[in-house]
Amino acid sequence: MVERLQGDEGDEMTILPLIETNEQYAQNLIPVADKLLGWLSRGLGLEDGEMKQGLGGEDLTYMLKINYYPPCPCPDLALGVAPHTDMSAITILVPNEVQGLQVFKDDHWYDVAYIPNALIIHIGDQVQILSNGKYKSVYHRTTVNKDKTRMSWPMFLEPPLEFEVGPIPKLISQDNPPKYKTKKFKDYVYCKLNKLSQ
Ligand SMILES: O=C(O)CCC(=O)C(=O)O
Ligand SMILES: [Fe+2]
Repeated sequence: MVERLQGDEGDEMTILPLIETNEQYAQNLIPVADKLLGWLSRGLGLEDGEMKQGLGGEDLTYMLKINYYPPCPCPDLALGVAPHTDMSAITILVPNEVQGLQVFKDDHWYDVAYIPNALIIHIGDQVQILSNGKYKSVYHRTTVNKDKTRMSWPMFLEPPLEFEVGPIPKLISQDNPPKYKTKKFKDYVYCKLNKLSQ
């Protein structure tokens, strides 16, 4: 459904309801995700489509979350999101211009620079599993700002809940045994949320 409203200047504005906007955004991300997963496959010596296939192929799900971080009077005492890795395969994130995302590397937290119109891509746990640990899911967190509201729109690309994810068999050998169990994505989520061993 498309709604038309009169703007302040008398011009006609088109308002797309959130669901429709999300759907269009997800549709536009499909070729982006295909490219990213293709490059990740190639990086492991696989055919372009193999990583996507290991995540459910065309059934890969796109889940949008909207993060809202209001100004915080004591930003040194609070975090927006606690340190974590994403459970997704990959996450495609758009932030607003307020600094907040940090990634952990070599014992330090580094600010992720805001670049207008750039997408931020996180490797998530499912790509780490598929690649048998060759790709590492990124450990990250967010800080909050004293005066400004920060927002971010991460799209989590995830296998269907019933789909089994494990190291891609071609990558496994006697010298490179599986480092992760093959399990349904829903079981992975359950174990991670409940802090059970994987
Ligand atoms: O707000 C951000 O930049 C990242 C949020 C995040 O890590 C998450 O929602 O998983
Ligand atoms: Fe995250």
